[in-house]
Amino acid sequence: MPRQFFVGGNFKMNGTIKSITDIIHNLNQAPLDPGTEVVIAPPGLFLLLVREHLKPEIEVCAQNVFDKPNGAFTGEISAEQLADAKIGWSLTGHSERRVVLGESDSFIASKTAAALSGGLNVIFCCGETLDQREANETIKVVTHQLAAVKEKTKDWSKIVIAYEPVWAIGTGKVATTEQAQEVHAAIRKWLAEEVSTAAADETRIIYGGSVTEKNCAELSQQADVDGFLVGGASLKPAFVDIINARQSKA
Ligand SMILES: O=C[C@H](O)COP(=O)(O)O
Repeated sequence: MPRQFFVGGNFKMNGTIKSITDIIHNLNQAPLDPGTEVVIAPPGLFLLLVREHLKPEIEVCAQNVFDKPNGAFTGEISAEQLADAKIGWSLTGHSERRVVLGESDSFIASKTAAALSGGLNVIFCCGETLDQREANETIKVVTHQLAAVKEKTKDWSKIVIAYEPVWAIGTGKVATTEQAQEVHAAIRKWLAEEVSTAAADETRIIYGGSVTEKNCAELSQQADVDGFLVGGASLKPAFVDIINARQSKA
């Protein structure tokens, strides 16, 4: 069965009540490809606002989740609390949390496992820095990040893998279609060898890093690119064109 195309919008720490309400209005009105699964990740403060006003076909995603169900963990939110609030997804492993917040592979794997057991779906992000790419370590780094999740998670059916080269995030330097396809194919091979052939066939592997309405169509043509995780461009009206990129997929 073909994998359903998937587009996530990660607003990061951007937006106000006014600007996010405008985005919700735009998405509610726009004709969206019904064959594409769409998930929006606003800042935590706005999760309920978005869930309440966004049309139900679009899912809502936390940008972060903690690895415990409840307790004295000031500032954190659990998977159980998110699920209770009808937030069905969380990101884990985003490079901004790895680099800026110092999250380790092991902690990210715990958060991923906790999100899944708390009833969420997960967009798990992985990717290499520019230094690692130049040292030809891309596949080694990415599979190492994936292996940490495998230590704590058996079932990959509720995980979408986002390959996000750190050097392409927010820089305007998008990976070439060949670079993206090469890493996506390597991730699929890793899934086949380390998880199962079903996981390799069924897991969506999406690309993130300076995706825009101009480059999405070409990237979407690649055999192993099953969608996108979009940062900056998800805040703009042209995000709709990225959601609809699959319509131009041959
Ligand atoms: O989560 C999204 C990625 O970090 C990509 O961000 P960007 O589209 O602004 O480069």
